[in-house]
Amino acid sequence: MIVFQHISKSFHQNLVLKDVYLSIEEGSLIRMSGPNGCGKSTLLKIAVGLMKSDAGEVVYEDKHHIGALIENPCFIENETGLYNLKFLYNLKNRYDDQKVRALLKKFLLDPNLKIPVKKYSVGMKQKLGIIQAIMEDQNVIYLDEPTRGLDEESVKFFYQLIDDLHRQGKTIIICSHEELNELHFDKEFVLKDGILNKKI
Ligand SMILES: Nc1ncnc2c1ncn2[C@@H]1O[C@H](COP(=O)(O)OP(=O)(O)OP(=O)(O)O)[C@@H](O)[C@H]1O
Repeated sequence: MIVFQHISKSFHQNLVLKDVYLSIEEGSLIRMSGPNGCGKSTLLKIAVGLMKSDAGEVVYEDKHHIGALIENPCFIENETGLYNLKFLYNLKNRYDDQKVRALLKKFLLDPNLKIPVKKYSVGMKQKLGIIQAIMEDQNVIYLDEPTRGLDEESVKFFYQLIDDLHRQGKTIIICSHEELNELHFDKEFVLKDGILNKKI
């Protein structure tokens, strides 16, 4: 279980999250939606420990290895996509070349592409961002607007990928404006005016 225990966060006078409470069962596929600027990214940053809340905390009751794509993924811009993924993997010393290359191909990216990431489109970077969030077999996965900039075929692969990860029992939280109709969410929430409600 992951429990968002009454999270509040303001930026100066701007109260972005108001006592957000959410409990997520292990293995759930969750969607969070809401208007632009409603605080989805802020909530995810707090969940992964990139930002401090003013009040409340996110408690992970089970063993967790977090993978996350939040806002614009950052890479070493002068290196290739494969180099970047290898680099991120090598930080943990478990690089699986076959797996990474297969994921790149499924997302229609040539693993041997020599152009540096700084020349990648938004969608290409987004694909690297998704891959790095799942490639180490992370069991808690946060994805912020994952389909942004993706071509149609890659969106189809994304659906398949999430479906597989869900079947494998990963806990997946997706923030998206898109309906993502092909995915079978266990629960859907809407964040509006800093308040999180179950989608009806
Ligand atoms: N570091 C910061 N300093 C000041 N204000 C911030 C900061 N980060 C976010 N905000 C403000 O908090 C609010 C929520 O931002 P956030 O990025 O979490 O929204 P969002 O729901 O992810 O939006 P979008 O869907 O457009 O990406 C916005 O009003 C934003 O301007």
